[in-house]
Amino acid sequence: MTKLSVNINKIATLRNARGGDVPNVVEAARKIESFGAEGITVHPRPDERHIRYADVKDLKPVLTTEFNIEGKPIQQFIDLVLEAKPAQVTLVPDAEDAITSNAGWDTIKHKDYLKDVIALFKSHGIRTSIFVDPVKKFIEGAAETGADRIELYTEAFAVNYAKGDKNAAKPYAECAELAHKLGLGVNAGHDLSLENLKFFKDNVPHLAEVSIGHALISEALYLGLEKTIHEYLKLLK
Ligand SMILES: CC(=O)[C@@H](O)[C@H](O)COP(=O)(O)O
Ligand SMILES: NCC(=O)COP(=O)(O)O
Repeated sequence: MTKLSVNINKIATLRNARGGDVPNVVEAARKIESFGAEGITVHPRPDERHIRYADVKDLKPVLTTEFNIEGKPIQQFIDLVLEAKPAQVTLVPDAEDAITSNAGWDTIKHKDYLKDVIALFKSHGIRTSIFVDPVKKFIEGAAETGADRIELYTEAFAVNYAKGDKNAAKPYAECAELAHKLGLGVNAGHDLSLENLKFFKDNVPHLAEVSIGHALISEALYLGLEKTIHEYLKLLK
């Protein structure tokens, strides 16, 4: 069984567009949980362009499923995670000015840094995961940091699968096998969708969790528009 953790960054993006509190991210997270999702993921960025640090603090006491906080371990992020004490922290090497995550860690170059941060989070009972590209030496490097899990960065898979590449999941399958052998749990995320998820799941072993946001929230609009429009039309009769 692979767990679904829903990334609610995009709900905050919509909320922020009007400066008010609609949609309310806490209410949305509660509904997502009540519909069966097994986790809530947030990825606060220093500019707080979507989910804000304050949202993370509001979410923590009300969530009943696994809370996963993703981000670059700058001091402000470390303090937030230690205060919120989520089930899992996923370390992502966010580049400055990037629209979204665009690479995994070089776990060899940053091994000592990652080791220290991971030891700190683990000493507070927080499960740790490292965002990595499907490259074997980076999986081996991740194991040496003491991390509990890796999160495979799936953008390349999504792009190649959309082009019809039947081998799009192959490097992921090999890295998942290696991670499992090295005692690491395997998560995955980025640009997974209703279109590509089944193929990924069927071809990549040991998949403990996927975190999905952008496509899932977009698909929820398509799937929910009909009912919503009917509700409005009823009011206008
Ligand atoms: C690590 C990862 O792939 C996701 O957390 C993704 O980066 C979401 O972040 P944005 O919502 O800022 O695109
Ligand atoms: N860790 C990946 C994530 O949380 C969601 O990424 P995306 O589905 O918004 O691309």
